[in-house]
Amino acid sequence: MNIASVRRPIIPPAPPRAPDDMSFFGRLAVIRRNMIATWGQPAYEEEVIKGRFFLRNSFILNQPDAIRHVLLNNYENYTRTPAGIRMLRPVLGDGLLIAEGHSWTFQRRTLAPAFTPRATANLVPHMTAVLDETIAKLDTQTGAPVDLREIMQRMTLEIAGRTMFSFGMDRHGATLRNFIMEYASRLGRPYFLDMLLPVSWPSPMDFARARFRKRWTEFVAMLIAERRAAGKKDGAPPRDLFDLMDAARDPETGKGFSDEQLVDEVATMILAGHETTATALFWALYLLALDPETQEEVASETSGEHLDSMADIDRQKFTRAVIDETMRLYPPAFLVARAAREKDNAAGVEISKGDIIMIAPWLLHRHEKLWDQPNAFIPKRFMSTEAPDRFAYLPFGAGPRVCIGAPFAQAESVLALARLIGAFRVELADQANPVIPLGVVTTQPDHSPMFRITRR
Ligand code: HEM
Repeated sequence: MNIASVRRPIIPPAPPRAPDDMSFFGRLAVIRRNMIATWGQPAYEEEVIKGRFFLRNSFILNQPDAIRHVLLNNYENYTRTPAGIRMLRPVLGDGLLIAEGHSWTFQRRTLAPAFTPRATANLVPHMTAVLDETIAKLDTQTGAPVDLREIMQRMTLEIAGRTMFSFGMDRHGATLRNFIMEYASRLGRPYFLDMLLPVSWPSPMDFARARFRKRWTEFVAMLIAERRAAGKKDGAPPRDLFDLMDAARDPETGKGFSDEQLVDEVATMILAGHETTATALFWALYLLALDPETQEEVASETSGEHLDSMADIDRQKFTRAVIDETMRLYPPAFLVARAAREKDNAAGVEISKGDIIMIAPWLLHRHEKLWDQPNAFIPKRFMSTEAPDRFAYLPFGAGPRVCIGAPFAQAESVLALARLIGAFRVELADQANPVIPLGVVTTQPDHSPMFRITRR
């Protein structure tokens, strides 16, 4: 794709490429800190990279046809990886993200109506209410250094809480974030035996994960009980995601979710949704602070707009392009991994049973054969009539297991960015210390930089 640009685009920071001679143990040490730093230059140039890791073959696929085969044409042959299941099951249980086979089909078709763009449009008032409050709070912090990453995390959690339960997270938000931090800092990271043992053999860390799971599910069940109680008291509660999920019935069998399943679905939606969206918004604000001209273009697009409905959000074409380009350069889900059930041929790539397939949006989105100026921040590339190949741009995955929350996340992030940049000019308080992305569960910044905001 060729992009005509009048000025030189910025090249935002990225980890250095791994040296060709990185040893097995060197890689193992780096994986826990930053998976992105284990990928060397060939991973940004080659279509397929075959390797061996923990007694299994692994493939990095950068070839859109092969990716289409794995994620779409023969998706049933590919499951979540044993390490992925081990790490996610304690927090997500058997919810939609982890489920496989009939259980997944039942959950996906039962939940689908609650996540359509139309259903999402009904949730926009919850989002705008949280944004009004966030902007009012930020108004008291203009001029002083602010940690916009933390503010984005709190804001997206608040939006997740209100859209899910119609109540604020003022009482439970801190506990919820403590659960997440506790899990992400230790139990959610891969250890040597996690990668080596089959899922049916507990690793030493699995015992601590099981204890965590008990406390976590009790907490989510308590949130659900509070929501049910509030629903009964009010008589007519406002429509929220919980309402939709509780009433959801499988269109084929008429079956709904059991109480235990509902706990897993609620946990999945809150966790899968809020940290990823906060990450996308953080990187968008960081990029706009590095690129004031682009920031002004976002501000001028939003000027005079009310921005409180889906139709208003849909009109923000440039802001949407900034979000799309942010998720190209810093895809919150930097890796989508699968294990092959049976042998297969993916557009010429011979795959054996048990092989690990890595489709890394981080690599794919910066691949030198797929993108013009792959490392530069050029939002307008997403406004060109020449759309990128569907299987070369995968911030939300693709195929039947594509992110169910994508319309929600897109609406929320475009709305939030437009409202925040419409209200404030955003700069970095410390220009000297570049923020380096770390691939650990999501594409996190290595530190939270301080920003300075001024009212427009
Ligand atoms: C910017 C924000 C988001 C990003 C980048 C993102 C990314 C992704 C990706 C890449 C996948 C596919 C994973 C795979 O194929 O292995 C996925 C799946 C999923 N996402 Fe998101 N997501 C975001 C927001 C959300 C939100 C807001 C929700 C819920 C409200 C959500 C819920 C889910 C669920 C339940 C799945 C599993 C779907 C299935 O397996 O059928 N995500 N997401």
